[in-house]
Amino acid sequence: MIQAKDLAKVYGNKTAVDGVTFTVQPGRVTGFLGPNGAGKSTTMRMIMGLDAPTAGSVTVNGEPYARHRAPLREIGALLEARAVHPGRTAYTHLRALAATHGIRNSRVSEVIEMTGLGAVARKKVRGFSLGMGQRLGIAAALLGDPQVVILDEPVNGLDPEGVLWVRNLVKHLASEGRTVFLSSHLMSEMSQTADHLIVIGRGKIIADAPIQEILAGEGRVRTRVRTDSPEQLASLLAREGVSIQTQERELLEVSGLGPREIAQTALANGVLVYELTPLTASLEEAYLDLTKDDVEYRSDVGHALRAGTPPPAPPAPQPEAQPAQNQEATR
Ligand SMILES: Nc1ncnc2c1ncn2[C@@H]1O[C@H](COP(=O)(O)OP(=O)(O)OP(=O)(O)O)[C@@H](O)[C@H]1O
Repeated sequence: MIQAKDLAKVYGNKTAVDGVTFTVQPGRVTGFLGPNGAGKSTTMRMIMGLDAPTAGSVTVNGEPYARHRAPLREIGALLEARAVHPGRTAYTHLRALAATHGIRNSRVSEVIEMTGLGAVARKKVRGFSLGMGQRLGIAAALLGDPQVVILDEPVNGLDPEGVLWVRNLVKHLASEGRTVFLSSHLMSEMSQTADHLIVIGRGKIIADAPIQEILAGEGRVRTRVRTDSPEQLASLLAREGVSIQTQERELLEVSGLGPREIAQTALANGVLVYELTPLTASLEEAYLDLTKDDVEYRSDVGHALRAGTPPPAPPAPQPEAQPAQNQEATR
């Protein structure tokens, strides 16, 4: 378990983490989301004792990282995949790490096999692709068979097979009762992997809830309605917090009201309704909505996507390049 209490980090006049309190529970995958510069890496570094908090505290299994006598056995982390001596092989790197904790050689071979590095284990790390470096970082994180695993952007640079492997691996680790805390900017991936989400923006916690609760959050409830009296029903439903779009003749999309409330209004006013379908927001939609006021580095395209208008040409690079697919997949 990871417990942060009023945890803060200030660099000069920049507050990177602004007094956050949260618990990462064992037995589930907890996703850590937030815009660029929100404070995710700083929080993870403080968990790992790599940065000292300016205020507050954070513990791993009840103790600050530095107090653990064999920290690799308590918590394994992938923070900066490239933090490996380039002249070492994957095997010698893992061997050296293992030696610091008296971890047996056979465990090194085990994690090499688990992470699919068998064919390149004796090659120098300087020749590794980004994906191979990620796999080596994950192997190092698992070396001590720790109860707590932290992975910062673990699927970065991995091919689809690697992404699937990470997804299955972290779910498996959680199913064994371990605490799994991972960050990613890939919403579609996070929505398939995490059970619980902690969302941070400008150093503060914006949301800390099960993923289903975040998807169904207030104002994100949407319902598709088919009726032979769309104008009449739209005017009956109109109120603050409700927005109604006419998609085609006799078809409305209502945001802010669920099927039951719409059915009650229709029934009370004798309006015929012949379809009521709850629509689930994609994690990307929910995330953009949650963080809309907390994006530090905003591009015009991101703003346009949030506003529901087409992006201007030429488009700037986006961290997540598949919004249309995500929406398809979750409706
Ligand atoms: N060593 C440092 N010195 C000064 N400022 C820092 C330092 N490390 C981080 N920051 C600042 O603190 C804020 C939080 O950074 P952090 O890297 O934790 O964000 P992040 O959520 O991990 O972002 P990203 O998604 O881009 O990786 C940023 O504004 C960053 O510029």
